[in-house]
Amino acid sequence: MWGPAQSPQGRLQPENNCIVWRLFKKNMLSDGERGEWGAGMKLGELARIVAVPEGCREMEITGLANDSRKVRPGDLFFAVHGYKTDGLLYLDEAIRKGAVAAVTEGPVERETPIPLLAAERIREAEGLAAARFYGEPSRKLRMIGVTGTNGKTTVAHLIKHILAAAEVPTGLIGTVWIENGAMLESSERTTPDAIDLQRTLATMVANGMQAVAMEVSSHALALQRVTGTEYDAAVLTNITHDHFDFHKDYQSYLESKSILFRNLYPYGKPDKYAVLNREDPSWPMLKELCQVPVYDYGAGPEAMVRLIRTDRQERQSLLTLELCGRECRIATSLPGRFNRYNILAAVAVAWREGVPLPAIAAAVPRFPGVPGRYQEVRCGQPFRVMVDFAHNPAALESILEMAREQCSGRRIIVFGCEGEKDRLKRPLMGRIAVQNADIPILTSDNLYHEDIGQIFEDVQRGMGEEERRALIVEPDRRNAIRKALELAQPGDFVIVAGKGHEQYLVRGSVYQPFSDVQILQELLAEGASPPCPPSLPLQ
Ligand SMILES: CC(=O)N[C@H]1[C@@H](OP(=O)(O)OP(=O)(O)OC[C@H]2O[C@@H](n3ccc(=O)[nH]c3=O)[C@H](O)[C@@H]2O)O[C@H](CO)[C@@H](O)[C@@H]1O[C@H](C)C(=O)N[C@@H](C)C(=O)N[C@H](CCC(=O)O)C(=O)O
Ligand SMILES: Nc1ncnc2c1ncn2[C@@H]1O[C@H](COP(=O)(O)OP(=O)(O)OP(=O)(O)O)[C@@H](O)[C@H]1O
Repeated sequence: MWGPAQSPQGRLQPENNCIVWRLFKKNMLSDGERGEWGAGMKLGELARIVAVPEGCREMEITGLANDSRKVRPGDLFFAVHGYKTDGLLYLDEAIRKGAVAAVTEGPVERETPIPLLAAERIREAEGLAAARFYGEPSRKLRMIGVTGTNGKTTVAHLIKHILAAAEVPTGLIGTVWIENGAMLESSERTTPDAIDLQRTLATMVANGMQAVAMEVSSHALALQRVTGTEYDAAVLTNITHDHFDFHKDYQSYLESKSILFRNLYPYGKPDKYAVLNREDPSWPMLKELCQVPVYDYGAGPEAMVRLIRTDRQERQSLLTLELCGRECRIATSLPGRFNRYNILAAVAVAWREGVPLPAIAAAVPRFPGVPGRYQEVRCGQPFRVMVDFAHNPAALESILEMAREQCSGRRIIVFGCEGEKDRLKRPLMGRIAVQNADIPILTSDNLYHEDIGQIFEDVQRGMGEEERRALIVEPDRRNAIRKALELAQPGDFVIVAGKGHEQYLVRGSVYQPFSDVQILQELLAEGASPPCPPSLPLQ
């Protein structure tokens, strides 16, 4: 059941006013155009982006690299001064591997056998050069960027699913995987760096994709990974506490997110728009800075894309929505209030892209879900078990609220916090877990090089004396999951949070194979839970 979006059922004729369809026809690529970037380019073509000395303009480059370890003969190497190290330290290695020229941040006085090209802002130059090198692929695609603290993956997958069901060839870029129109690729990051991103987009163009739903992380925006990408639509899910190790505070986090909306210029590609969450505190600020039409969603009467009613049925909910005055009903098995907002955002995009409402309503119930997000594990146990990716305060709160909505039994949560990441969110997560779960179990997540004792101390700093006593602390994640299953009784809801789809636990620099889903299946098969009373329905 979990996997890439299902192939569309039946062919839909896009409406005459379907923007995507028009673009599709306009942008049909000839074979000659496909893969034009494979041939390389002359350095002179980058003269507006970096300072190319007169004598080097005819020099051919056949690739781009920002990592010396990945350099291939003929590449232009970007020596980025980073947070951890300086790319200049690897210049010699890049030259040894065949780099024919290198871009540096500002002029560098150094004797080298290859030309050094100075850029004022190297990350910006890398983005623009990558877009140029790969033939400006984002201009040939409907680019839908989704940003926000939580829900990016779900919304991007939903958009991709609905557009694909409407026969719009759509690529996907995000945390879980990349779908480039020919194959699924694993993702290293939520948003690839500029060179990988532009190469991926060019591949999508070559594979006949007409639209792309992509997650745009705040890191990517701050580090200019998407510079050179022209978006048609920018979507915000929400902005809550996370990544304050990198962004320092809410304001600078908001500033980074706002880049996606600020850069949605009302010229260039036609029909640009933004989709905003009207209930998020960022709404007034983002709406103000948007220079393109804004479609906002929410449950209040002012929202343009509005959730009017939710009728909960046994295995699904029936949502009544209103889109700019038109009502429609959509069934979904995605659980929780937060997913209703994710659906609103995705529906707003699909509808704005020209997919008819009946087609949207037909597609959403067939959404296969996203691995590791609110993913149920069913092995015949008499209680519900879910693996979820919640790893920040708002997500933890949302998933526990979802469990309250869905079950009348106890909520048992296994959770942890990553090492070497935002320490400020740890006490918030601890407090949410003890205040919203009946049985909170604190365990380890990826530690990297941080001491688990420090992490546990930070998490418990958010708790009162009594709450601390109610907390079960089990550093071994497998044992913590076992404990949760042993304590669960019929009708309870067990949530294993934080790792989602990930297949490893990081200890130091070592990635140890570990899958919450697999461990739950093993433990449930071993009978780590009490036997199922025959009178109870099996899930
Ligand atoms: C904060 C951040 O995002 N940093 C990324 C950034 O690092 P950086 O530019 O500071 O680079 P650096 O590591 O100091 O190295 C400097 C330069 O030397 C180069 N180098 C380095 C070593 C070498 O042997 N040769 C060499 O050429 C590097 O490639 C780099 O160009 O560029 C590096 C190369 O592309 C990335 O590996 C690195 O991602 C780090 C590992 C990372 O973990 N990023 C996470 C936080 C991230 O981006 N997460 C978001 C999602 C967040 C979320 O929503 O959950 C994402 O989009 O995935
Ligand atoms: N709209 C939402 N509001 C609050 N929490 C949400 C929302 N959507 C999803 N979540 C929670 O956040 C978790 C991650 O969801 P998802 O992967 O869709 O978001 P994301 O923004 O891509 O996260 P990340 O950037 O960490 O990959 C889910 O498992 C769920 O617990």
